[in-house]
Amino acid sequence: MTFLNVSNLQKVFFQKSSVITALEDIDLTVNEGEFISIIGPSGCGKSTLLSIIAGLLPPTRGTVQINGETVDQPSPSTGYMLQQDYLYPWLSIKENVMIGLKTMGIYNEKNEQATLHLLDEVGLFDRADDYPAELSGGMRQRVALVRMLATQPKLLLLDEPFSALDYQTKLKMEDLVFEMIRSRNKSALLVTHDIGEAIAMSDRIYLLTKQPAHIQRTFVIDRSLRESVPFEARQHETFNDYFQDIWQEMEGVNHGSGSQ
Ligand SMILES: Nc1ncnc2c1ncn2[C@@H]1O[C@H](COP(=O)(O)OP(=O)(O)OP(=O)(O)O)[C@@H](O)[C@H]1O
Repeated sequence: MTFLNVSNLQKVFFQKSSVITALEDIDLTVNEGEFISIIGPSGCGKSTLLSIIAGLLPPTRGTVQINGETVDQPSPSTGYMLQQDYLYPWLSIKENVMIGLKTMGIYNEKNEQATLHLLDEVGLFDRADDYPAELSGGMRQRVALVRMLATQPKLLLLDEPFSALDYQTKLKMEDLVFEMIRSRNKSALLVTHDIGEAIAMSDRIYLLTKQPAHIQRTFVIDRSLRESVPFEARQHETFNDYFQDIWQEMEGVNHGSGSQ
């Protein structure tokens, strides 16, 4: 069942001396429980697309619907995770992960316990009273993950959440995020520059063109890669074929396999 439906989306930024058409004719869907990635050249409009889907930015034309409802403002059914963790430095880890519940007026004993359980799942329960500055970058992103999941959003928007991490931490975070999302049957939309990450984590990948961005090609990743965590998917026999196919498409050579 289609959970997110983006239709005929266009975004134009009108500036004093110029007009930038960032997105043009974007149509995409995310089904319930699907993990979708968006890749494309730097500056093509990936973050802009996510901001529109999050209801943070209005489209110039077209619609975004979540569960059939048009998105025109931030919705509790959408969670956001970014490259920077944006934790409040003056709040403890426990206070940081509870902030969404408090803002939404759903902070109660049950939700607090569920959130502490999430903190335990990511291995940070014993750091609940620490402050962000006392944690490593990877730990802080795990806190950001818990904060996002605490309010139980159905759609997770992930804007390069691993790109500031060292390579080993990034691979571990990919597995953790993937498992936590899959076990809860959430839908997710990941923006990444990392082709390998997109293949290892996704059911489908949308490749955007350079500006004005439209969808150049959609790659469907075989279900057999989804049966394992991203780290193992990277060692799957078809992984390199997907990588070559996407790479060549990005370089402008269309080999025509593995796409819709
Ligand atoms: N608020 C804004 N006002 C004017 N132009 C903007 C605004 N936000 C984004 N843009 C422009 O829209 C285009 C797309 O930007 P966006 O950040 O969405 O790209 P991106 O694909 O996420 O980039 P990157 O891969 O480098 O993170 C760029 O040309 C950018 O300068």
